[in-house]
Amino acid sequence: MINYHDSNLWLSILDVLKNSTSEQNFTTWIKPIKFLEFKNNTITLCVKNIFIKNWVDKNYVDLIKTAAFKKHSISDINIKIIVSDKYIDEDKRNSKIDENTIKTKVDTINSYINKEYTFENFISGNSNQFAAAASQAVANNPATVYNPLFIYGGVGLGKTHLLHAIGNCVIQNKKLRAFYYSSEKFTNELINSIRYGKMDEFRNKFRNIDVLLIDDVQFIAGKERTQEEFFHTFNSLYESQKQIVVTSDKFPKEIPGLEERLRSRFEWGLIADIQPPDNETKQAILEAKAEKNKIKLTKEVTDFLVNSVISNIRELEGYIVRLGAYASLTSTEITVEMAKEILKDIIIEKSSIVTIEDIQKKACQHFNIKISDLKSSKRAKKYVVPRQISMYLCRQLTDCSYPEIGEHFGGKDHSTVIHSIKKIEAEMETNQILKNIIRNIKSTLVV
Ligand SMILES: Nc1ncnc2c1ncn2[C@@H]1O[C@H](COP(=O)(O)OP(=O)(O)OP(=O)(O)O)[C@@H](O)[C@H]1O
Repeated sequence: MINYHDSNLWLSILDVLKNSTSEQNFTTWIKPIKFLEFKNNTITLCVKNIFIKNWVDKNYVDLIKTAAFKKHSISDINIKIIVSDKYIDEDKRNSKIDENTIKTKVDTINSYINKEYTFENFISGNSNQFAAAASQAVANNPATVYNPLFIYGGVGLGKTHLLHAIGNCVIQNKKLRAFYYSSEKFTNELINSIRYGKMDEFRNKFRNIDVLLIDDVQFIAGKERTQEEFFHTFNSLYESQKQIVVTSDKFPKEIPGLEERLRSRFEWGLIADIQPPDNETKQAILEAKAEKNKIKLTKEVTDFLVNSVISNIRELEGYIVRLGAYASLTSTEITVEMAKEILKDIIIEKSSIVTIEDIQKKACQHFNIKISDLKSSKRAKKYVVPRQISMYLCRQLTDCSYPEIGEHFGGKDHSTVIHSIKKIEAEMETNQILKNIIRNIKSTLVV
């Protein structure tokens, strides 16, 4: 039997892991793990925060066990991941050493980063964990793992939160200069710089930072000069190995009016999406927000909110605050009846029955087209695709027959409906964007 009483065991496991994971994943997730002890057949490892713990638990524990088996034939080993003060203390020590050098560096620039948005208070679930993990990876290893990182997803789902979390993390832990900018602010400053002849200043400002965080980049689409300047800023940062993170409400290919050269650059790194939250994630977010705002929500009220058709987390937050304010002003407890009454104009209770009309309405909202166009026989792609998707969803979410569906789409033949549905099914096998679109529309209909 091998006697493992020091970290050699871990080092040998690391050796195996290095060869069985990608370099990026190894550097991001495995290398920073600290070995604590090996006792009673349990290896205890320590990581920096709860987010990393959850990610490592979910994605790497089995791999670590396999590596332990491969290297030392230990098959019944346990892996315990803890968030330990040791890690934090060491981090603090390290940060003290170069505090002075760093202070000047970080404080010299107003980073526009909101301290409230951190990884610690970002609740991650199936819908957002890929984007959250990618953001954490970038924050741990700026400009090494995923550059640029492009995060996209619907309104109010946490993209901005993740941008700030990256900013806070690199400023605190890496002492880098991070800079948060909405693309509107970027555009406005550019216009002012052109008007007042301050372009050199503008360029220097953007090209002397370590991590550039640009929010809602879709707003620069169609703006020629802004895209041009952003393109040069991007290139200059990228070439000097600085990190760029961009968010958008759409996948790069779906942003109308975005120049090809920018689109292709956004696709160089990693593209991560955030989907509307599932019920468990919604519940966890609701509970966390209620606790933060010191608002008491009973299980019934939480269930009611979770089961209403809201996926926008910003709205969800707004409703909690509204309920909290009402309860405190009237000195009453928050009940389901009160929630229904207060939120009656804004909240739609989930109904178990989805109708063809509901699907058509939501699809038209998503694609920004008219119901009459959806039901028409127009052959332009911008109508055909929404029509086919709607038919597909009608078949999936209602009990209607093919002829009934055809009837609701301007009297189409049942063979047209079958053809449309088959087309979507085939396309979904390979087209991730289409899959996301369908998932998004579906989540507004059934939660
Ligand atoms: N997973 C989450 N955990 C905790 N809070 C969240 C989460 N997702 C979103 N939020 C909160 O919801 C609110 C809206 O999020 P955010 O502003 O990041 O959305 P967004 O995707 O950037 O929206 P927009 O497209 O409008 O810019 C914020 O207060 C944010 O803290």
